Amino acid sequence: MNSNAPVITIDGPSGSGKGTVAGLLAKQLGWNLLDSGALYRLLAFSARNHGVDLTNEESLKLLAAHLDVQFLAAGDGKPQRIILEGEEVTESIRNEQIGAGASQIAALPAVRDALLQRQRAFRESPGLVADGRDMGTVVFTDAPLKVFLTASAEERANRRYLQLKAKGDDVNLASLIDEIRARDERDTQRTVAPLKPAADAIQLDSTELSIEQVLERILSEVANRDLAG
Ligand SMILES: Nc1ncnc2c1ncn2[C@@H]1O[C@H](COP(=O)(O)OP(=O)(O)OP(=O)(O)O)[C@@H](O)[C@H]1O
Ligand SMILES: Nc1ccn([C@H]2C[C@H](O)[C@@H](COP(=O)(O)O)O2)c(=O)n1
Repeated sequence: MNSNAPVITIDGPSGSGKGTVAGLLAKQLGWNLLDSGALYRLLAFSARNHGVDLTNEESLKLLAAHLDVQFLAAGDGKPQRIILEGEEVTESIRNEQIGAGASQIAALPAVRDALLQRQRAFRESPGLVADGRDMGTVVFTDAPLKVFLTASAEERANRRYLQLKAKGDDVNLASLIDEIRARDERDTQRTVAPLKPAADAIQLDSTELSIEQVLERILSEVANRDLAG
């Protein structure tokens, strides 16, 4: 690990666009990418496969410590590929059920603790773009640029609706709004590492912004701080 490598953190609620923007930013800068939510999703997915109850903190801690996972660099216009125990799970961990399970286990202190070093190990030269809920407040507190990305719950649910519909999933907008609100409530109200902006984060509301506009705003902050070398 290179603990001097610069980090850009992008935290925010589900559907705010963190993952999309983090991927584009990492690509543009030629930096490494950490999708920390994927780690919580992978753990929820693995727990389900191994018959581990999502309230069993001790077993989840063990499972987290031994997660056999590989993140493979993104191809042209494609997200990075995720391999769990030798099987590609890139798509299988992206549904609301696994997201809700991830949010549930993410409230357990032993789980967060078990995943902490694994996340910090992504900090390698020339730099890291990390997205999640506590990247700026807990995992990379010394990051030179922290972004807190939000959007209204209705807009976020609508984005998710369009995303799932494009995949051919049978979705209902009203249920998605309820699910997004329930996840916001769990992620912001938990005792450990709740979702909140770091004191030194820039706050960006993307409700009325396109992905390109969000990216442009962040890149101008990167330039202001002279982070891209
Ligand atoms: N500014 C934007 N305008 C319109 N659509 C957007 C915008 N940002 C992201 N999207 C779309 O919204 C959907 C959700 O985005 P994304 O997965 O990046 O959100 P997220 O914050 O990473 O969510 P999660 O935390 O649940 O993984 C995607 O289909 C993405 O293309
Ligand atoms: N740094 C993080 C990242 C994710 N989580 C939890 C909370 C989320 O609801 C869930 C899934 O994340 P997503 O893939 O939707 O970004 O994982 C967290 O607590 N801390």
